[in-house]
Amino acid sequence: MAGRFITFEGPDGAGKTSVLSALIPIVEKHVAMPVTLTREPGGADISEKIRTLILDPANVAMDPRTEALLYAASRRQHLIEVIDPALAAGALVICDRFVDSSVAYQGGGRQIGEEAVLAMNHFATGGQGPELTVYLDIDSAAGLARIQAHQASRQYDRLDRESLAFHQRVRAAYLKLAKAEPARIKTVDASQPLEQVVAACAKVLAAHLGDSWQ
Ligand SMILES: Nc1ncnc2c1ncn2[C@@H]1O[C@H](COP(=O)(O)OP(=O)(O)OP(=O)(O)O)[C@@H](O)[C@H]1O
Ligand SMILES: Cc1cn([C@H]2C[C@H](O)[C@@H](COP(=O)(O)O)O2)c(=O)[nH]c1=O
Repeated sequence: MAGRFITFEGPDGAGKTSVLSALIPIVEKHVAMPVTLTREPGGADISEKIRTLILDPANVAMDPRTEALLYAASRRQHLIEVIDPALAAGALVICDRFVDSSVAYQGGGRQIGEEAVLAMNHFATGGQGPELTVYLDIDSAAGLARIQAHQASRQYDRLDRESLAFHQRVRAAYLKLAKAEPARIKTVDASQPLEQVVAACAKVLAAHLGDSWQ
């Protein structure tokens, strides 16, 4: 049985974690198939260990290409161990970040180049990717202000600590991707109150899933 593969993307502070925790129960009410929520980097034991290594604020010496390779390695393991088996079992897989994050953060933010990052990730995924991506868009300064305001109650990782200019390049790369692939990437304004963002995301999923959303 073939499953469905949908991803959520956005700059830091866009609210993916908050949105997905409110959205998943709604999705579960409307779709008949099992729903698997997972995330990158992480989602599988080895991938979570790579996540810890990448995001550790002590690892300031990490080279941009080392970082890109580690994200891709984490992704490969996650795909083989979690995403592919769930899709084969007929699940709706909702993944918090996938290749678009590498294109935006390592390609744009770290300035490795979007094409180079895509090629490297093609090796990791064999070209496999989501049928739909919900991109939560927020102004970089507003996203950073959100995460800085809640530093005490959440992990404040090595990527969160990057400069405003870095986060602006990340957002610019996301907007470029969304413009290049309008059929796959649907943009939602993440600066709205949380309930409105969740409702807008549910509407995007319902429109995409058609008869599978009852
Ligand atoms: N629509 C919203 N309006 C105001 N604050 C929000 C909204 N969505 C999320 N927040 C707040 O912003 C902060 C970051 O949210 P959240 O952790 O969900 O973002 P994120 O983009 O998933 O970040 P990360 O992926 O790093 O966890 C949290 O403190 C959350 O309460
Ligand atoms: C998958 C992926 C993620 N990142 C960055 C984006 C965030 O700053 C962190 C962790 O993600 P979370 O949403 O805060 O859990 O990692 C990246 O730079 N490249 C990637 O491929």
